[in-house]
Amino acid sequence: MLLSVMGKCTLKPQLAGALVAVIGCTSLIALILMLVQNDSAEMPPRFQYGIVFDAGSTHTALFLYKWPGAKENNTGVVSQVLVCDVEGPGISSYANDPPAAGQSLTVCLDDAKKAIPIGQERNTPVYLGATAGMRLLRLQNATKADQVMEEVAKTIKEYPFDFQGARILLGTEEGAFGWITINYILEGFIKYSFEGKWLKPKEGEILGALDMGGSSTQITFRPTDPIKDPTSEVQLRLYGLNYGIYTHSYLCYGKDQAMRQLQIQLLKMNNMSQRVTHPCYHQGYNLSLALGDLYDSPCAEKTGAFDPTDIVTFLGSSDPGQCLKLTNTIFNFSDCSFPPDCAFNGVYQPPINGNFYAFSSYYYTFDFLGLAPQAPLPLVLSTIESFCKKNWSMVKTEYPNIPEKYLQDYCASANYKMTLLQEAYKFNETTWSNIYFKKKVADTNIGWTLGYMLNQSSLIPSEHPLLITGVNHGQWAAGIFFIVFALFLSFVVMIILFAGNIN
Ligand SMILES: Nc1ncnc2c1ncn2[C@@H]1O[C@H](COP(=O)(O)OP(=O)(O)O)[C@@H](O)[C@H]1O
Ligand SMILES: [Ca+2]
Repeated sequence: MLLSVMGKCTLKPQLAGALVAVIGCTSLIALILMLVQNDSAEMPPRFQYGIVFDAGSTHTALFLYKWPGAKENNTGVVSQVLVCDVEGPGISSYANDPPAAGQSLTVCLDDAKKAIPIGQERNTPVYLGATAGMRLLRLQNATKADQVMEEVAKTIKEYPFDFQGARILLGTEEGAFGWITINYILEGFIKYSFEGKWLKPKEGEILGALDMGGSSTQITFRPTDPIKDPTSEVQLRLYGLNYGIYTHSYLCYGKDQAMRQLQIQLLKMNNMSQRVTHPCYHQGYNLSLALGDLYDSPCAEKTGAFDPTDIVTFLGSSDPGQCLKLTNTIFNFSDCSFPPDCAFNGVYQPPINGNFYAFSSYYYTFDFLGLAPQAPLPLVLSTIESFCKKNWSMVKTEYPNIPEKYLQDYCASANYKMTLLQEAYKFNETTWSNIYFKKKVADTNIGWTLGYMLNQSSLIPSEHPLLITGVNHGQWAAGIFFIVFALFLSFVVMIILFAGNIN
């Protein structure tokens, strides 16, 4: 059919030849241009990388993330490549030797460098965020805090990365970025369906975040009621939707500072006696501390003069009932400017709403107790009680591989967390099952770092991604088909003309 049409063609051979040559050349140029353009849109770089240092109060960790280098910077595509735990304590512990804080980061920086393809280092942003340990140091000695931050920045700048700054995060940022991390990983904001459509997840799929470090603890969630205290509200616009979230960070209510508050409370209740019974410590476990160390924190309420070299010894009594009562004493449940919506210490909190992920210290404690992620409240309480009743030698025999520095505190910290969750945040027997104790999701650690990087690198668009920009595969295939067909046609016409000339 095609040949017969061509056979009736009345064009002069020279004109037809020129036309064929033009079509052929244009198609060839178009094909080359398409290949070149497609290459530049999808090939270099295949992945982009980003680094975030979490400079916590007890330790620092480096997180390396990667995502497709093209424009597909939408949900679910940033993944964790590497976690490197920095040797030694948190950077705030280097207040008297700031250069050592910087030095401590080099092993992890070297590891990250090895994990990033050669040539892409300069295109890799690095952020360092310090949290409550540095907030406390800044309260104690702002000059020393500045020196530590300068030294860590200096060390990172010695590497060929794109250093974007080292700073102390606000408590509200720490809470909000943890919340973004969880909901980003779990596709709470937006889902990309198999049919290639962007879907808005159902209302209830947004999770709250409960984070507890060594020095502060954060609660972040989307309340049903309007937020009455603007200081605890964070407004976010993600993928075309607005989110008003409630967040609060309690300084001095991280696990280690809470443990210190319990000790100070006991000492005060015992008139600064040198030997004090500690109901949360196991019988047979004794802990001696110099008063200078015990009170060396802005979280330590000093009630009178003391000799910093004096020693106090806490004697464990394995008494869970008294321990739970003691944990209550470090909270003030009476002051409230927004009655009845307060957690503790006069801090506003709307009623909790939805499911929560509880991570860091929450996870360590509940995982240690061997509780299933959704163990019912009565079982949790009885498990804590029976663990706290054990004496120290039983505990040590039962858990020979757990470092003593953690083992000594599980009873105290479990009771402290129960008081915080039930009395302060108001989780009850029904809502208890809405808490999921987690460390990782989809091979990504839960914490504020991913949310921080997504925000700093503008990886979450504020508007809905209606169109996928660039040439998609369907269009690309159609283009190639058309060009190949045009070339084939030119070739056939040429053969016909050539054959005609011979005849
Ligand atoms: N494996 C573990 N078991 C029990 N406690 C732990 C473990 N690892 C860390 N911790 C403690 O849990 C608390 C929270 O840890 P983390 O979230 O790393 O704190 P931060 O961010 O303040 O450095 C700290 O008191 C830390 O010492
Ligand atoms: Ca932390």
